[in-house]
Amino acid sequence: MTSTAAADRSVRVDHLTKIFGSGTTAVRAVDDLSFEVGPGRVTGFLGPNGAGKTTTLRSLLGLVRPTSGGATIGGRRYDELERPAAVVGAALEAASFHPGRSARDHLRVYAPQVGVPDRRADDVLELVGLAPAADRRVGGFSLGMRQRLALATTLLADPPVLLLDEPANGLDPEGIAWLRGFLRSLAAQGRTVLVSSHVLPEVEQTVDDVVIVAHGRLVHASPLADLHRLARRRVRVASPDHAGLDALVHRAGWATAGPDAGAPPGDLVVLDQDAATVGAAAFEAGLVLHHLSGQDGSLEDVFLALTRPAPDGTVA
Ligand SMILES: Nc1ncnc2c1ncn2[C@@H]1O[C@H](COP(=O)(O)OP(=O)(O)OP(=O)(O)O)[C@@H](O)[C@H]1O
Repeated sequence: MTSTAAADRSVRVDHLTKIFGSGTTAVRAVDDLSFEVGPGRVTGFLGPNGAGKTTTLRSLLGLVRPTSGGATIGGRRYDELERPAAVVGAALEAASFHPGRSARDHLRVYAPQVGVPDRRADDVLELVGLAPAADRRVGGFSLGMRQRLALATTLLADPPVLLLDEPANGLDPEGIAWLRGFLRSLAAQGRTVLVSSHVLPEVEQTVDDVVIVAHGRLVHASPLADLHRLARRRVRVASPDHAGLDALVHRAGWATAGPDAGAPPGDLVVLDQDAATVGAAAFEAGLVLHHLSGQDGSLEDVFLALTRPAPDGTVA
């Protein structure tokens, strides 16, 4: 990567709002969204389906015109970039390749468009581990190979910023492991890597930071480590004496979550306590328990809690 100042590698979304359509059919895809992503890190851009991730990425790439607010790369709007491909590489959707063309020829078609010599095709094929398949027709490529070729295409002009929409989609565990290492190495070179996903576990071991959106709004932005701190301990407890268990929980002032899906009546999930505390309190109260088990809260639970709509339709 040619050296660029850290400020030229920043990705900034600033009070971005995008409303598609108008009147009763209007969809507020992105709603006053602001966040900033810095270089040298992999950032997960997370949210459930329809949360506004693709619309935000498309706004960064000048493919969607914001209703208000804006999105910049290195402090500039996409349409202000002199050589956009040398600033930002983007893979937005499952790329379509000419099936009869070889991987090398595919890249050689793009090379002049982004102002790089043909030989750069072989460099990027090497980078993504596709050099041995350079002369094979893309039509016979597996999904994982196509994803690698899409990544190779984004890297042709050696951009310091990468925007990748669901790059792990459809990859097998081996492909995901490869992608993880590859994205980490791109960040280690000082690039800014923003990767969207609608499932946190898919990127949990890849990202340094998370930006979480739901219904077009920001619900959380922090280093991944801080998200771990929001994970709440849980104790599943069951008693044949439903009223007695309810009374105990009430007296102790414990927070509870709804029972796990499929749990029998009388099952409760107590939050922020450990099993020993709940068991001791039940013993003192003379309450018979049929089940008692503690679990550390998972990041997936935190993600679901952050993005789940509240009963009034708002998001946590
Ligand atoms: N061109 C469009 N016209 C109308 N509505 C749109 C358009 N593009 C997106 N939307 C709507 O905007 C909302 C956000 O969509 P978007 O694709 O940005 O979400 P997403 O987080 O990327 O979802 P996914 O994970 O499913 O890709 C959705 O309700 C979607 O239907």
